[in-house]
Amino acid sequence: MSLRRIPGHVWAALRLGCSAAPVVLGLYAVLTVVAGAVPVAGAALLRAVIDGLVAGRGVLPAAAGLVAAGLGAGVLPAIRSHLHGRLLRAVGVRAMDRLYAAMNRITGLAAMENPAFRDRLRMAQQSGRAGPGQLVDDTLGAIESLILLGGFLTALIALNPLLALLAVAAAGPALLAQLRLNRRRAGMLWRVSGRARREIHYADLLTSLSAAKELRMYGLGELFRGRMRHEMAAANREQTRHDTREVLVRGALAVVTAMVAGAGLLWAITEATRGRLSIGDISLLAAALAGVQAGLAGLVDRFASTHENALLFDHYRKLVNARPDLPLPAHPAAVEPLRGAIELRDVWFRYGPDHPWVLRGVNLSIPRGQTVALVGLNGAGKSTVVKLLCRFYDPTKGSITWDGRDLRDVDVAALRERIGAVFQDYMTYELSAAENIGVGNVAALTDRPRIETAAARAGIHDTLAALPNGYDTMLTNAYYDEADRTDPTTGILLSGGQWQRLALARSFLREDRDLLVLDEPTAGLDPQAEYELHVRLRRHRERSTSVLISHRLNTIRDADRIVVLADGVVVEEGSHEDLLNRDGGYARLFRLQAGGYQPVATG
Ligand SMILES: Nc1ncnc2c1ncn2[C@@H]1O[C@H](COP(=O)(O)OP(=O)(O)OP(=O)(O)O)[C@@H](O)[C@H]1O
Repeated sequence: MSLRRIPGHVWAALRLGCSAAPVVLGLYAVLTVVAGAVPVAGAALLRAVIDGLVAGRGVLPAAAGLVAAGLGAGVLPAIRSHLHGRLLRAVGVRAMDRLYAAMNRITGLAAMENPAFRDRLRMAQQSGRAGPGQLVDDTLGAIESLILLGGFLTALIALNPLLALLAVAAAGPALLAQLRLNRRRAGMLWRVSGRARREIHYADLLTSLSAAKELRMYGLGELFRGRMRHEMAAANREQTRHDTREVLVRGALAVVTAMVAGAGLLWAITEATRGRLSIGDISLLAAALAGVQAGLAGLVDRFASTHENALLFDHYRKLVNARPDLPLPAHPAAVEPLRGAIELRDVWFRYGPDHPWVLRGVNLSIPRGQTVALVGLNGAGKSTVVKLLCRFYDPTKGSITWDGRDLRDVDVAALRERIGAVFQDYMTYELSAAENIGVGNVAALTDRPRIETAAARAGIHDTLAALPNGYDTMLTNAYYDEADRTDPTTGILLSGGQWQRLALARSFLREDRDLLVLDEPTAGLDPQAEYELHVRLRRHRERSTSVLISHRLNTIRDADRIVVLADGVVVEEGSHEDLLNRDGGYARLFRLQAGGYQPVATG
């Protein structure tokens, strides 16, 4: 990031501070200015008191001022620290809210799957919480240092201009060195971000409930612990290298500063012995020298901190200001209820320029009111077709249309409003049973009768009603209120099949939608439940348009059209009977599966 971007970042952080906590920011700014002026006033008053005492003049007003300055110096830090905390927290909340609002604008999946994006996101999460508040603090801190510096520099110039010049000149190399260190530090943080991501992944695996079974079964704990340690150690080595360089540079700079201060003091003592400086002057000179150096060091530190925070804030702002990942039409068309068909025309797709083609010219029509079943071996691209239908990605070539309108031209949220879906990797939310179903249609989140009807249709109502708190039971054992800590009924885990029924119930809240997508909706169910559910789904499908994916071919045999995908193209298409008569790949797969249910021949 170039230095020229820093003012923009600082300005953005200040605007964030103004919108998050204007009063606190205002108070903090005023106290910061006062805090910069107090030491200067204190030093000037001290000289007045000392010189007044030596000359036998009255020193009461100056002494009273000195006491007031001391009081200010004592009380101000505590008040400022309180305001600082409040500012940081308020800005953090606002900044994170904006970050997640920006995440919600990312409507596709490609960005989320991109490791560089995920690294940036993690750094934005880290820097977004405290970074903007820190930038505001740095800016105000720099103003404080400027006031301090301005006051003491004026005094120092009056006493010894050469010394003032020397003190200021010594700050130049410090600033340059600090800038270099910051750049290196930001580079180092970016370099280790991949390691940090992997470390967190291994740490998650070692502690997550979902991974616990396999980890124990396959004895993977030590393997992942070793890998986590390796990533941490490698990141630490980078960090230590950087810290060592920082210590050396800062040490060298401290020596230069001390030499300037020593020279100043020597000069002052010499001048005093010759009677050319008063005792008050010496006290002011010592304070001014220390003040100028502290002011300059403060400025360098604040600038360094601003630079560092701006470098991290850069990730945050890039994400917050990122354009939506899926191109948005200037005037998105409304998505009308489906009247004709959804069509895939010569759709080519790959997950990235370096990835192999998954679809290589797929042509497919999904007419209104029909059920189209997608069949194919693992990796044939069935789920990919479904993801394209929901516009999680755009086709690399070709088009998908909804009643003739390209999906790229419609409002993506409106499109998804018209689709109900159960995905292969459905979610298990750490929410109550009712909410786990209700999230299928946010408008029905609190509509208990609808939720219970959907649950009954998915065959899970009795199970949920019998839970300790019925539909209000939390479906996790890791999520509880402090008050529930001792309540053994808090948090329940469901079985895999029960979760799948819940996911189905979730989709049933969207039954009125135009397109129902079911990607392996019954893979985890027992045979009886699977049979019952398919009968229900069949009844439902008679009224709607559906795309169904299932490896259990008996569950899709009554689909209006079965489409077989292989090598990224449609290789067979027709009704179950058509395809059996054709005696191709589908017929072979079907017979293979059906054979598994035949009695084994004996003798
Ligand atoms: N997010 C992704 N990024 C990169 N490649 C992917 C991604 N998702 C799927 N693929 C690849 O695309 C190909 C098709 O995957 P897809 O999930 O569509 O297959 P499928 O037919 O649904 O398989 P299955 O029957 O195993 O569910 C696979 O080779 C897979 O590796």
